[in-house]
Amino acid sequence: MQNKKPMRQKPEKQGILLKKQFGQHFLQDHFFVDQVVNKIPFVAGTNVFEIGCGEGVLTKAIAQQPLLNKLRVFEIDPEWAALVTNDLASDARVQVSQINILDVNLNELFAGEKWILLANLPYCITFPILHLLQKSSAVVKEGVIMIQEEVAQKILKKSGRGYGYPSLFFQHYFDWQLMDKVPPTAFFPPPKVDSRLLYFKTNENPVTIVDEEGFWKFIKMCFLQPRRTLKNNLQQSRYGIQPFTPELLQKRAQELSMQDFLNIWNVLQTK
Ligand SMILES: C[S@@+](CC[C@H](N)C(=O)[O-])C[C@H]1O[C@@H](n2cnc3c(N)ncnc32)[C@H](O)[C@@H]1O
Repeated sequence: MQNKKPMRQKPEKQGILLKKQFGQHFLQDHFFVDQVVNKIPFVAGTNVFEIGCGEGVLTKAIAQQPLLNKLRVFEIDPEWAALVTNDLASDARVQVSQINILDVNLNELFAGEKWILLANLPYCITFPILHLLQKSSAVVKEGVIMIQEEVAQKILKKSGRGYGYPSLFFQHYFDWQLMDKVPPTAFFPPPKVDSRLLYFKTNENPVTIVDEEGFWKFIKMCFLQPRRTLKNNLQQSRYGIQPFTPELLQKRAQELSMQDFLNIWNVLQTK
């Protein structure tokens, strides 16, 4: 008779199965919950939104803040959205919506107000969420997020391995501050990776870039194969290599700063 492998039990909490596709690793360690909630001092009228409440550990800690004005929660999973709605039903300041955050127009929803984001993000959509925040800078001013350690390091890199389009883009539009590194044991179920808390503040006056969209496409092209030279990455592109000096073409994008790229971009505009 064949030896049957024992069936691995699917993780669940409060009778609800945890869904891997939604990055459901719930924060258990209250030390880190406090780090998130206490980083930005609440003042009278503070509005907070959370992306993904899960079972509501962070949500409840935020709702305990006496100076909280409003708390908006966006949770894609109907089971957790219903549970937290029910748990916090008596608190009129809290509103939980069952929705995909990527379908929310924060500028419209929060128009005329200032909001803070406090969230343990679903790691699989970290970059789409950061792009959404960048587009929502009129209403989202600062926040604390939990993301994957490797991604946090990528965002903060100034050169070398790991430095690339996300580093340049997200450093241009936000100021970042590293907070605690968080081990897998702080979550249930534990993720396979380390995590990191990051504080961000929207950069109110980023340097103006001519044809911003074109510039970021150009940056992506420069980093197409990050280990190769600019010459290799650009010669087949629509930019070509004509306008650049041989010294510059021998460099890798990972050796260039934001200012270097802006200088190159300005030269390209005059061609
Ligand atoms: C890492 S868990 C954090 C849960 C809880 N805040 C905590 O700290 O324990 C991420 C949460 O985001 C939710 N989520 C995943 N994708 C989402 C999306 N596109 N829009 C809204 N919520 C999402 C998941 O269902 C999950 O509850």
